[in-house]
Amino acid sequence: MLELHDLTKTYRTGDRALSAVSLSVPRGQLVGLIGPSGAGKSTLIRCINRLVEPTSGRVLLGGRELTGLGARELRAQRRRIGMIFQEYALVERLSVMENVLSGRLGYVGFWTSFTRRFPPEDIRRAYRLLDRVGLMDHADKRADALSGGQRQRVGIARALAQEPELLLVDEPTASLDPRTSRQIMRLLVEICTEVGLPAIVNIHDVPLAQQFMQRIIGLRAGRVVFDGTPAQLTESVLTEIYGAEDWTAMRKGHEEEEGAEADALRRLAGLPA
Ligand SMILES: Nc1ncnc2c1ncn2[C@@H]1O[C@H](COP(=O)(O)OP(=O)(O)OP(=O)(O)O)[C@@H](O)[C@H]1O
Repeated sequence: MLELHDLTKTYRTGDRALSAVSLSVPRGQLVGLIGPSGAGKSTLIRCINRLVEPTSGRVLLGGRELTGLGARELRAQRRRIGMIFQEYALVERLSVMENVLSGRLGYVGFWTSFTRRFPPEDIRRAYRLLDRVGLMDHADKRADALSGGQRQRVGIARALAQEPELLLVDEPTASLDPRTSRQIMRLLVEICTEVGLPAIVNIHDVPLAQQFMQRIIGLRAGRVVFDGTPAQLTESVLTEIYGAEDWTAMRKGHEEEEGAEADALRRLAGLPA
């Protein structure tokens, strides 16, 4: 269980990115974080593992407080939180396998990481994960030889290699096409559900969040303005989160995208568009 109590962040520039955010996420729950640009979604995700230092408030994971820990203890506790990034954050010149194993770096000593001699159990786990994300045949390829969707699969396997208690996922599909985005979301949801892993997913695509998330939290100007199920996310709630103008533009963009995808599929099937 993750608990946030009155989490507040004011950047040095004076920008108040989060205002007293309180929420809890139980085991196994998938939470989509939505909201307009600048609402504080990335800041919230990064305050949880203290990549961004909260100004005040508390973060507890499994009853253990992460806020206030010293650097050494924080490093140890960060292993409990896996992170998946929009731009994958892979080491491009390393192999897929080495990238997945790098998820274990928080556990092994300096020499193991320096010589890259990981324990056999770590290697077995990495193979299992590569198989799970559908990349078994690509284990020895360099990361820079993969497509965007495949890279994100490596990102997922690496985060899971950490055996985390929580996943923080920052715009996992922002660099992917709509079809690959859905495949990646489906994979994430399946894996989290299989192992009861809770996840907070910063997701700018509202229909994708509605399709895959169990719970949706809407942020606006650093405050939680919605917390409910995808079905409760009505037009009026979306207008409250995004403002009328932005929400209409977003919906229009999505309809055009869906139309173009349907046209392309029809053309492929030899039907008139
Ligand atoms: N490093 C920083 N220094 C100063 N202000 C920042 C910094 N990072 C973010 N902010 C400000 O904090 C607020 C929240 O930003 P954040 O990136 O968390 O929003 P977001 O909802 O993730 O936006 P987007 O969807 O565009 O990524 C914004 O006003 C932003 O300008």
